[in-house]
Amino acid sequence: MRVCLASTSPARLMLLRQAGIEPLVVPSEVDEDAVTEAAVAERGGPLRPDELVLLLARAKAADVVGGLAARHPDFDGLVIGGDSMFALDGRVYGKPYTATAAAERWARMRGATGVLYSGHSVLRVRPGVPPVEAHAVAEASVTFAADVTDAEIDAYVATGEPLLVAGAFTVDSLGGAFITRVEGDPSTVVGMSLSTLRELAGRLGVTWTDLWGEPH
Ligand SMILES: Nc1nc2c(ncn2[C@@H]2O[C@H](COP(=O)(O)OP(=O)(O)OP(=O)(O)O)[C@@H](O)[C@H]2O)c(=O)[nH]1
Repeated sequence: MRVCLASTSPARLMLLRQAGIEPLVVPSEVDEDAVTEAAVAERGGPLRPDELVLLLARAKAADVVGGLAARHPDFDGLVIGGDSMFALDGRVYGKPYTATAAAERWARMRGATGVLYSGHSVLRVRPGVPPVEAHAVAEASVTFAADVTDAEIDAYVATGEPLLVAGAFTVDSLGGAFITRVEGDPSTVVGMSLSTLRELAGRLGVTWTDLWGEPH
């Protein structure tokens, strides 16, 4: 059983590889801002973080499935899409992208507890058969070390790591020293909940361990 990862995220790829799966990586071409803006316009107001990550995970996976048959007509397996966002004090955040935004985020996160939401969309794709989807949101509460100093924040931001990750922190790299507690599946924070992916694969009739070691 093959697996296609519809993501450019190095962390999502790392998670699957560490979990015994070597996926075919096919980035989606979804305009996340456009998808989000359309959903907000339709709702007439902001979406919750769990709604947003599911909307975007499903959009990315569907986009890749749409183009897969042309490039991989014999693909028979699972396509996995994901999206992650961070909620703190009622506000929803994605990647900071700038050092200023990352530093401002850390000033708010210091000593606080936020929630990292990851959306998952898994589709069972077979040649000549309409795809079948299973999807879910996982969330993990993350508590930040109370004693992170301004100097540590400046040094961390200067590495560039926090600029391109949903919560402006990682739990599995440089940011890990500043995280004192994670409640929930830790892989949810990294980018995809492996336990959620296993459940979704099961709903599609696929045994997770059958995905181990398959060539992509
Ligand atoms: N290594 C690591 N990456 C994290 C962590 N928290 C969030 N991220 C990454 O932050 C990024 C969140 O942005 P997304 O928009 O969900 O995904 P992306 O990286 O843009 O990739 P696409 O799926 O192609 O959209 C993902 O790559 C996550 O893996 C963490 O604790 N560790």
